[in-house]
Amino acid sequence: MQTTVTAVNSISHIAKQYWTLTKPRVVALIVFCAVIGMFLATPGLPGANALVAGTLGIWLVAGAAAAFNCLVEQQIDAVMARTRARPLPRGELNSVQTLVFSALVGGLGVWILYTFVNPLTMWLTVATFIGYAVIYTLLLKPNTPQNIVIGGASGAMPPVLGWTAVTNSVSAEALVLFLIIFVWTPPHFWSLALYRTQEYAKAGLPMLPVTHGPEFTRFHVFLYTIMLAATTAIPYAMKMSGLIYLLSAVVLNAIFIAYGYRLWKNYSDALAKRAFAFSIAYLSFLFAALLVDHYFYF
Ligand code: HEM
Ligand SMILES: CC(C)=CCC/C(C)=C/CC/C(C)=C/COP(=O)(O)OP(=O)(O)O
Repeated sequence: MQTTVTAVNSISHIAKQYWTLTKPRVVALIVFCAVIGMFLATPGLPGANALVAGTLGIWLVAGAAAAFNCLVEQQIDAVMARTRARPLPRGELNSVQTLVFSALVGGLGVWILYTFVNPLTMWLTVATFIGYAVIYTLLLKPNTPQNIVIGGASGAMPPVLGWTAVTNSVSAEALVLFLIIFVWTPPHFWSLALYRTQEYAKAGLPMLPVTHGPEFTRFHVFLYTIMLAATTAIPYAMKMSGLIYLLSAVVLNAIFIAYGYRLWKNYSDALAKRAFAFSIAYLSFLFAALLVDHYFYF
């Protein structure tokens, strides 16, 4: 009896380590944006194949990309307080286990997308994996403060992947959704980087506040919140979305710009933490508003 309990505990402990590797909370929002892309791609409801297999495939490949990032960055993660408790720096999992896990999970996701969705979605998802796991993590992140701006392109892909899962094509509307997440990424990340600057400096990563200082970064967070407001007007301007979306976007943008302005003029770490938390709420509500508006268009 005792041995059974111990075995169950240790299996659930190991499963939790693998689950942590996939950065579940970030990936949850990524998958949410992909699913909204699926619904927006059609006037009715997306087909069951696209919805179920598409969601599962994108989720698995995104989780594999996150695990691969944990593998590559284990030394960096060991230095920063925020990431030091991850399974690799803690020695709970080793590099081989992580690599095999990432390959299996990613491979399964790619197979599901190819077999049950369509090859276009599979190839775009593979390109997104490479964009985040290789181009961002290995090439951009250690070398340029524009790392998250350029690397943001892979984080912005999920709604496009959702869209192609349903329509097997990329349209202007899908690219607008891409653009919104692309412009949202810098104020999302730099808000966090502002109150974690010392850690990034210690880890030797050239994030914007490390290379160009906090004031420059704060001003750029503000500028990006304004560019984001302009970008989020496009769905209404092109009649892709109606008044429910517009009103939601105006409120969310007013709050985000106010955060950006206060960060610029009256900085505190506590404010930056709230701005970072709000950035996540912002994207979640904006995409939820796109969805509601899609079915109640005025
Ligand atoms: C290059 C692009 C991105 C960078 C550099 C970035 C950076 C980060 C970092 C460093 C954190 C960790 C915060 C912490 O540990 O407290 C984080 C959290 C988060 N990010 Fe991003 N992010 C990016 C793109 C995205 C995208 C595209 C999404 C979703 C669509 C997203 C959603 C989230 C969420 C939901 C969290 C909170 C996770 C939690 O509470 O544990 N991020 N991001
Ligand atoms: C296939 C597909 C849809 C892939 C999506 C790509 C993906 C997982 C993007 C997430 C972005 C992310 C976790 C950024 C964290 O930055 P970081 O890695 O610099 O953060 P860290 O310091 O917490 O490791």
